[in-house]
Amino acid sequence: MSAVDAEAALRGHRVIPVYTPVSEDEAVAVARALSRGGIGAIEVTLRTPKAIDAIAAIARDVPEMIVGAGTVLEVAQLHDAQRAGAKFAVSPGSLDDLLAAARDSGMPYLPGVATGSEVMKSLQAGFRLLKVFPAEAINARALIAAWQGPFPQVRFCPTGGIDAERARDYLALPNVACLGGSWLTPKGMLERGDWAHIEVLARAAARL
Ligand SMILES: O=C[C@H](O)COP(=O)(O)O
Ligand SMILES: CC(=O)C(=O)O
Repeated sequence: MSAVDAEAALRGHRVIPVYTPVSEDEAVAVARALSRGGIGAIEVTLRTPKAIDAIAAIARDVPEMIVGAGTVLEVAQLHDAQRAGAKFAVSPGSLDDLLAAARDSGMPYLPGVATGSEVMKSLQAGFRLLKVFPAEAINARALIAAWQGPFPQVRFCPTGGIDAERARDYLALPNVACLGGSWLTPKGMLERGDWAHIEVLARAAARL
């Protein structure tokens, strides 16, 4: 079985907010605010006990939002996220068993890469859209530009340390399909329930 084309699943969604949820209610409010601002896909990281419930709540209550699971470290998490309604999944690295499970699950999946060997491994497993993490820490703009030579068939989705300003430079690279970042869901705004401001950030990001 070949891997599902994650680029097709996320086509048109150039900026994907990376969000770590504390509750289902917050997750739904965030997804609605982002959607009002013109953002159509969100990565919910599996870093809190509420994350799977938050994915299910967004899938149920904000059906216009393509919800995905991030920080998928184990096969069981991939399956839990899929059962909860996640439409794509993302990992910060590449593991053989996750590559195989993602292929078998039929879920669009972005393995994480930071080296040429990881790109080769993911490519060999059938994956063409790859997360590059942690982008700013590894000078990913230069790395992704250089990877165009040996890996012209691969598209990248950098994440890690990217803000609105840096996003422009990444999106200008022809082999960057999308990018991720938490700058659209700042902690202070989440704590204050400042959905209006999150909508403003989303509107600016949707224009990038
Ligand atoms: O761990 C990183 C998050 O996935 C997103 O990165 P960021 O907070 O640097 O945008
Ligand atoms: C870095 C990222 O996107 C993840 O935790 O999956």
